[in-house]
Amino acid sequence: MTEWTDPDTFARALEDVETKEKGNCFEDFEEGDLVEHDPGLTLTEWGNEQWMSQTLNHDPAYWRTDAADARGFDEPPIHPDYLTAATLGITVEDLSEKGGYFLGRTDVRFPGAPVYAGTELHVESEVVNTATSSSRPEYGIVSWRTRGMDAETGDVLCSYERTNMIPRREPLATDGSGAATADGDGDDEPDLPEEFVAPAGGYYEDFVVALEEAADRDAAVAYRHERGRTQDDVTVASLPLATLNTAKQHHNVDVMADSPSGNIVTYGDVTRSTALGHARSDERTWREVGFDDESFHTFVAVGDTVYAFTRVLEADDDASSDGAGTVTFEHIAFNQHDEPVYSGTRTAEIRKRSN
Ligand SMILES: CC(C)(COP(=O)(O)OP(=O)(O)OC[C@H]1O[C@@H](n2cnc3c(N)ncnc32)[C@H](O)[C@@H]1OP(=O)(O)O)[C@@H](O)C(=O)NCCC(=O)NCCSC(=O)C[C@H](O)C(=O)O
Repeated sequence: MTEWTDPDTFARALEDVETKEKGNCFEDFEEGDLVEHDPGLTLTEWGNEQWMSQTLNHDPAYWRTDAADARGFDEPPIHPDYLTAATLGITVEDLSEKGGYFLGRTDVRFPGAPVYAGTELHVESEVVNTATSSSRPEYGIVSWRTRGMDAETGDVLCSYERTNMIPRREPLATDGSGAATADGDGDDEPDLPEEFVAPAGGYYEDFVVALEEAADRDAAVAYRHERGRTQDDVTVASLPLATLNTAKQHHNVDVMADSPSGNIVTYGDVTRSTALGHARSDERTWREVGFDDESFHTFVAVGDTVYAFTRVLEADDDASSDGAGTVTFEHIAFNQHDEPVYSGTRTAEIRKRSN
């Protein structure tokens, strides 16, 4: 009789049996394909608070009813970062569970805001682009347009376009000519402005004054935020799983030992939300409007610390409330070695001092 648990027998059995695979490879995606993501998620107060607390997003309007009321919400709403991460998390099983690195995202919008706890999320994605990676023949590059909807009403709550590297079933044959070229040789002097201006406070007017101060000079409105968040089991493994994100990059140390990072890595949405949390702690946010040109530059792993740097790009008096103006920022998340790990632009309505 076969002793299935005899170590040699079992090791041999493991080698010979088929593995029931999860996820899709690059070859499985065709432009125009529409994917309905089966898992749904009820956006709960617990999930929202867990995400916000661990990423240092402590805006009281998302925690307390009096603060929510003062900001024009019926009750503390679901935070846009958690909504974004949950919308993406649900898609991972179909789109990127095979191990694709999250490279970037743009046009993140919240047409149905505000969203409250108890909303059931239904998510669908359309393949908008598939491309060969010239530097990495074992991967292709896929972009999807994703919509997270209220399952009951069909209203779109969050939408964006995301791009991942996705493993190919068969690596592309190359003649080597597509090998990566050297990225910036470090010979050039950094092309930085002569001066940096920091806003005096976090109100809309403070950003306007800082931009005026920097105008017509070789200056930028740019500053760093003091807080850092060292990545641990909660941020790396628990938060993505709480959004049903099944990417092995975040919870399978065994498989990830053989990957370019050599270890499990932080979900891109945790990295960016943490950096945004640091930035928001130095401003008086009214509403989040949207995000564009988001890129993930290198891996973040357990033990790495996520810091944030902000550049103020423009300010506009127009907003959904007379008590706010609109500011566009570039946020850069960086690690303990001062290496950028994420960058993206963010447009947010910021409270005016007078109100
Ligand atoms: C993934 C990397 C290791 C790749 O590094 P490298 O080989 O040095 O290449 P590049 O970074 O220059 O880019 C490779 C190709 O991809 C294209 N690219 C890059 N960014 C974008 C973008 N935003 N949109 C479209 N295309 C993009 C480049 O043009 C290159 O193309 P080609 O020359 O033809 O090959 C490295 O980038 C890296 O480490 N990045 C960080 C990745 C990361 O940590 N992401 C977050 C964690 S993973 C995650 O969250 C997964 C998530 O759960 C999910 O499921 O999505």
